[in-house]
Amino acid sequence: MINDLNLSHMQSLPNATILVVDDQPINIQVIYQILGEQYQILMATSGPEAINVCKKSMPDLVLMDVVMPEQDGLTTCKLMKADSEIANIPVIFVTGLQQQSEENACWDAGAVDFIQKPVNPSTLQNRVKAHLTLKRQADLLRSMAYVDGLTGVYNRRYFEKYLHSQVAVCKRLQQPIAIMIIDIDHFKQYNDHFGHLVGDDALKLVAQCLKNSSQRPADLVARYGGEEFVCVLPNTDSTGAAHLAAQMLVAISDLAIEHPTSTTGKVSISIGVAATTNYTTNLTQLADEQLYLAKQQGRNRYCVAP
Ligand SMILES: Nc1nc2c(ncn2[C@@H]2O[C@H](COP(=O)(O)OP(=O)(O)OP(=O)(O)O)[C@@H](O)[C@H]2O)c(=O)[nH]1
Repeated sequence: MINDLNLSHMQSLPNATILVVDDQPINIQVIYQILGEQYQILMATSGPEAINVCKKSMPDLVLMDVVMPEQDGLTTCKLMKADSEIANIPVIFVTGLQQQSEENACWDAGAVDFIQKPVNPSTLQNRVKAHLTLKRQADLLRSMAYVDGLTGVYNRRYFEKYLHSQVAVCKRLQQPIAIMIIDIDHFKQYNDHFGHLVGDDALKLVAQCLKNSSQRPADLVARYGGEEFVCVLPNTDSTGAAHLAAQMLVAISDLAIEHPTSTTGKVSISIGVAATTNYTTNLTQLADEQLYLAKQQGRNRYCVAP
């Protein structure tokens, strides 16, 4: 089930990506020579650049120099830890500083470890491996807390978190973002007719079908609650979202799940769609209003917010 989620941050160790931050390219080169064969290495020569690379590439681990002009490693680490989008990326400081107080400052900034320069290759390799393993386990636990137990898609808690982070990404890139709220039609009657266990099976089929219909890596399907699902579509305008909604209606119809008391004789869905480039808009509320309209207009259809 976890594999099914295709979480970008749950890469296996050999595929792990490490960001090396140092204002001296020669120091980056040294680390590259030690780790470059096992891991994908990204580089940044300043704190602000490191934060940009983190947001763009979400490395699994950061190896950070402490003393850098303009913005030092401690400040950069603190900024990372204060930013929910990248706070979970562990930071190991690599530094020539010797004083206990300087080491304490690294822990206080939120580092998970501390490696002395000049770097001992074996120490670096083993510490990196240990922290990547811990990171992978933490990611796994986090993802389990975000999975809906019945359907295997994300749960509402993850949807809220993901929407929040993707609104920030789309705002930064000046791209539209859309969401859909999807509700199974006459599901109470379905449960009443077939029983709750068969109802559960139908929910699982619908969830999987919706997930298969959304094809871009950044698209996300989650169970919003009961027989309601939600889909987040970054970099998608209302035309694109409407196109996907139409495809979902067809895909659910093609499942041909018998529903004798519905007008079509099959399980169908209604969808409310909303997209925006105004990043303070309450998209969920807008999509919910459109879902209400779709239900009112006869179900088995989608409505798009103007
Ligand atoms: N089997 C099953 N049923 C669920 C689950 N969660 C919610 N439901 C049922 O989903 C039904 C939702 O009913 P309503 O909110 O009245 O909506 P509806 O019957 O689909 O009608 P419309 O949405 O207006 O088309 C209720 O009967 C809930 O018990 C679940 O986890 N499993």
